[in-house]
Amino acid sequence: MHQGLPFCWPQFGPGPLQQHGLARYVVWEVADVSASQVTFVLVPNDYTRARWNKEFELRYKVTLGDTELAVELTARNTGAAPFLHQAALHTYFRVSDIREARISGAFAGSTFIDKTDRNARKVERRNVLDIVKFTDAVYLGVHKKSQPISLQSGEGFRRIEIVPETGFEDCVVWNPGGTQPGMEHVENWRDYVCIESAMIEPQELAPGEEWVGRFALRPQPVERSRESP
Ligand SMILES: O=P(O)(O)OC[C@H]1O[C@@H](O)[C@H](O)[C@@H](O)[C@@H]1O
Repeated sequence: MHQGLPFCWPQFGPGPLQQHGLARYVVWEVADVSASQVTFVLVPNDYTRARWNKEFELRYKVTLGDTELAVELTARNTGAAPFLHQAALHTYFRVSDIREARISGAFAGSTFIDKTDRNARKVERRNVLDIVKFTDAVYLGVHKKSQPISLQSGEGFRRIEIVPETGFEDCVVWNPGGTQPGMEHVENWRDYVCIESAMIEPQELAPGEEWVGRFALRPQPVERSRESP
């Protein structure tokens, strides 16, 4: 669960449910498979009902294209009462060394919730973020600007673009930086960064209503600082 794109649903957290909700702790069913696409589905089971007694259907569609991996999460309220939900795909990216990684996007001017500083709301001044310490920042509305976020992670590593499409309006940047309380024992914090496409403001889903979140990951050519001989 600390790799790939784990689900955060119906809660991002912290909150009344466990951190990041329920959907990443249960086994989903495969609903449909083709050569380039797979769809998983999750409906309530004993585990979810014991913790959150709501009726829902989640669908997660992954599409492998020639130049991108596209992911789509759909949440539908199949019950008779409305409920509130949040959603995120807690996407882990491997980097060569977090201290050399650069995250570029339309961050400047965005409000972010600094979870390393008692959830203080701050305004980001930079468009290029570097991670020099424990970072846990929820950038509100950056995906609404429809501009890709780009991760460059050092010599020989591909640059990857996160291309927002719909639903996930916010973006969380997280790395424990070796000093996050409770995570001091995690030694590989230099090897990854999480850039999580998210919908943080709880949204109400009425009976029968659905919410769709979708984005794509596009690897870019390897950028080398020196020409090969
Ligand atoms: O270890 P977990 O539960 O996957 O969470 C890791 C981190 O996930 C991030 O999404 C949160 O913003 C952090 O606060 C949290 O520490």
